[in-house]
Amino acid sequence: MTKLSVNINKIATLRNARGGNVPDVVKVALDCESFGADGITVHPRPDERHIRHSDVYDLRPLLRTEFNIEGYPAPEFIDLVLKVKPHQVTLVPDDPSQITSNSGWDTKANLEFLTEVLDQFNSAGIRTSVFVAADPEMVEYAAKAGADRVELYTEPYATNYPKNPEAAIAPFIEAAKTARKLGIGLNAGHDLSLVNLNYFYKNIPWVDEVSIGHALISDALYLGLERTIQEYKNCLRS
Ligand SMILES: CC(=O)[C@@H](O)[C@H](O)COP(=O)(O)O
Ligand SMILES: NCC(=O)COP(=O)(O)O
Repeated sequence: MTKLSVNINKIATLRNARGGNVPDVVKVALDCESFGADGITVHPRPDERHIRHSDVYDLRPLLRTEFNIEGYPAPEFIDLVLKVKPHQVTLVPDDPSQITSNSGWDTKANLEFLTEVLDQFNSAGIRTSVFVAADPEMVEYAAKAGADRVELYTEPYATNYPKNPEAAIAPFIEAAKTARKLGIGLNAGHDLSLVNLNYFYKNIPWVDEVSIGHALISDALYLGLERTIQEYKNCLRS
């Protein structure tokens, strides 16, 4: 079964717009779980423009599903993750000024750094995932560094899907086959949506988890959160 992890960054963006606690990030996360989400993803950025470190501490004891924390492994991030001990940490190569994630790691060039960081999380019993482009070599070096999983950066798939679905998915199938051959797990995320998710799943049904935020929360404005989560779950069936 492919798990749906709901990324709640955008709920925190809305909350932060007014400085109060509406919407309540923890309540929304718990409601996502009740509505069928298999996990919750957050990406605390250094400027705390959406998810704050305090949100991460508040969420941890209350979540009943898998908690995935994404981010660049700066010392503060490593410290937060080691204290909170989520089910999974996903390493993303973002610099602090980025609007959103826009590339995967060069796992070959950063092999030593990633190996050291992953070792800390692996030793703490936290499942590790490394955000990579759909490139078999990047998947291979993530495995060499000690990652339990890779997360394929799906923005190029989402962009190219409307023009040519077969061409858009082709490199992702190759990268996903490499992960399977190496015996590591497979996640995917960024710009997945109700438009492109089912085709991704049908072509790569062994994907362990998709994490989805921007499109899902936007769809919820029209459909409501419960129905939206159910529709995304429906896309993860053949
Ligand atoms: C790694 C990834 O693709 C997502 O975490 C994405 O970066 C969402 O982050 P923002 O919500 O800050 O855009
Ligand atoms: N890892 C990807 C994620 O958590 C959500 O990305 P997006 O759906 O907000 O683009």
